[in-house]
Amino acid sequence: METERLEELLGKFGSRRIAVLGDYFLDRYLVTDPQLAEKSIETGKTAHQVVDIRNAPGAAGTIVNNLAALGAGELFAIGVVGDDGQGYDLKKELNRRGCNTEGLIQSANLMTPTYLKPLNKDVPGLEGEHERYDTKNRKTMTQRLVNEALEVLDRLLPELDAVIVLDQVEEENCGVLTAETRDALAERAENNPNVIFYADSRRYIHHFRNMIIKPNEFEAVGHENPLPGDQVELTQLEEAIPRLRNTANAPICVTRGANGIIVSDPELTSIPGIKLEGPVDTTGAGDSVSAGLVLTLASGAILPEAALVGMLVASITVKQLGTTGTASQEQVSERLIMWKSQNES
Ligand SMILES: Nc1ncnc2c1ncn2[C@@H]1O[C@H](COP(=O)(O)OP(=O)(O)OP(=O)(O)O)[C@@H](O)[C@H]1O
Ligand SMILES: O=C(O)C(=O)C[C@H](O)[C@H](O)CO
Repeated sequence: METERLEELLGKFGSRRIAVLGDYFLDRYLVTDPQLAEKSIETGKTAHQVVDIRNAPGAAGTIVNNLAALGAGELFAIGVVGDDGQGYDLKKELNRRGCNTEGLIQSANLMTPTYLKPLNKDVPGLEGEHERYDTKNRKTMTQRLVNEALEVLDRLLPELDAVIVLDQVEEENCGVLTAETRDALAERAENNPNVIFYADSRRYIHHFRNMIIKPNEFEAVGHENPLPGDQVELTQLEEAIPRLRNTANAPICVTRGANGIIVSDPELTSIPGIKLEGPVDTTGAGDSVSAGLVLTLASGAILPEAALVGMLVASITVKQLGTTGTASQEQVSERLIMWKSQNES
């Protein structure tokens, strides 16, 4: 891609309207100072001392975060959270990023899904994170709440350029993306060909229909529980992608970690990754790809161009250690130059 083409696409980001429908989590980082650690008189265990609290939108919120940093025009959050302090903090953080949260339905019967991440302020990156505490709902999502979320989507659809679906909750039907929601979305996607529909899912990516799907390389070939260092052969992906495309009835984007991304349309195209020096933190890397890719596609790009931008965005965010990072348009432009120099030499 030429710099001028990238600038042309970036120039349209500010007028795009995108809804992110899915599982909104609160990422709550408790920054502890080990020098201040105390011992509990009652239990004898360490009482870690929190010196700072950082709240960030997680899961579907990570996509919003990335879209906002890339300068997307209007953002709409659609999902279901609890009527609690975490829900308040999550909405506050989304609003701070300019995201409309009227479609984030609050229910007193749910807890706001939260990743509570205590960390050691003196150890950067993932290594500094303590054990994590997750708050998740383990009851089936009610159809009433699903319907409310779909009503919000239906009201917004005529004005939208794209809908990004993010299915984070692995417990079946316990998040907003239940089997019924998936069917309803497949129907919306079919009936609204002018709106881009795109889905990513931790566990159920193979169940989405009529919309672009983004499995990673392991999910694409059905390799469950990959070990660090595992890779999938290119030939295996080349065989799997046409099959996936048939089943999904829509284009496929497969993320391959440091090796970049492969897309199915208009023809099978591999976008090499960027070679990066030093440590990376891939938390939320897939969400960065989704934000960059869909915003670029909604700005008039073809899929390989959009995937390249998604890859560039993720290559910036993985270098931000200990946080689910974001990228600005300026950083994306710089990264394109780096990618071109690596691929031309
Ligand atoms: N080591 C790395 N070096 C360069 N880029 C990387 C590296 N790891 C990840 N990326 C970038 O992040 C993107 C997504 O990575 P990966 O395939 O690991 O994510 P995913 O499995 O889709 O996401 P997630 O784990 O967040 O669901 C890659 O396509 C690439 O752009
Ligand atoms: O699931 C994990 O491992 C995460 O850490 C999730 C992140 O906190 C984040 O919410 C993903 O966007």
